[in-house]
Amino acid sequence: WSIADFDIGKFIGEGKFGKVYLAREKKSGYVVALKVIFKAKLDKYRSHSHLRREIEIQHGLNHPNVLRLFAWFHDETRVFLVLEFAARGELYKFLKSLHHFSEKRAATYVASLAGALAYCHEKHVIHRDIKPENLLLDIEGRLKIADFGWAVQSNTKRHTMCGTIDYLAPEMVEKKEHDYAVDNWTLGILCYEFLYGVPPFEAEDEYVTFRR
Ligand SMILES: CC(C)CCNC(=O)Cn1cc(-c2ccc3c(-c4nc5ccccc5[nH]4)n[nH]c3c2)cn1
Repeated sequence: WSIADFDIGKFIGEGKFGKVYLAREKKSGYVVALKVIFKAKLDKYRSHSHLRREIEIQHGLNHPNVLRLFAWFHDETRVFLVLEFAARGELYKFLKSLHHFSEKRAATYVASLAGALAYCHEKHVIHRDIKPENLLLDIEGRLKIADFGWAVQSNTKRHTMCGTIDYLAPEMVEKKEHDYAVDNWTLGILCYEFLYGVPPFEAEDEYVTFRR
C-alpha cells in the first residue's frame, strides 16, 4: 500500500504520536481511519520498537470488539496505520451526553468488553490502558477497544507503571507485580462509571484517588 491508494478526508482525532484522518481506499471505496505518525517523532521519543510491538500486537488481534488494524506502510518521513473506522466515535462523548447509561446499555458494553479482554488475555495481551477515551462505537453502536498504546505481549508479571490514575489497579498503584487481572479491575471501574457517569475513586487530588 501507499498513500496514493487513499483519498484523505477530514481530521478525526489526535494521539501522542500522530493524527488520525478519515480516508477512503480508492479502488474499493472502503472507508478507514488513517493514522499518520511522523518518524521524526518516533526518533524523538525513541519509540520505534514500541510502535513495532503495538503493530505486532494489534495486527494479531481479530475480535468484533477490538478495533482492527488492517494494514500499515511507510514513506521517507511517515508511518501510516490503516485502522478500522468507528463511525459513532468515542464512547466517552456518548456517556457524557447521557450523563450515565441505563443498566441494559451498561451491561451490553461490559459484556462486549469482557469478551474482548478474555480474547486478548487468551493471546497473552494485557491492554493496561482501558479508559472511556479508548473505547469507540461503530455504525451499529458496537463497542470497539481502540488504543493499544500500552499493551504488552506478556504471560509473565509486568512492572511498568502506566495507565490513567482513575482506572489503575491497586497492584499497579503500588508498583507491584501485575498481570492480566489489571484489565479486569478496570472493567469494574468502567461498569461503575457507565452506571454513575464518573469513576468510583475520582477526586480533586490525585493523592486522594490513590488513598481511596
Ligand atoms: C501502532 C498501532 C498498532 C496502534 C493501533 N492503535 C492505534 O493507533 C490507536 N488509535 C486508534 C485511533 C483511532 C481514533 C479515532 C478513530 C475513529 C473515529 N471515528 C469517529 C467518528 C466521529 C468522531 C470521531 C471518530 N473517530 N475510528 N477509528 C479510529 C481510530 C487512534 N489511535
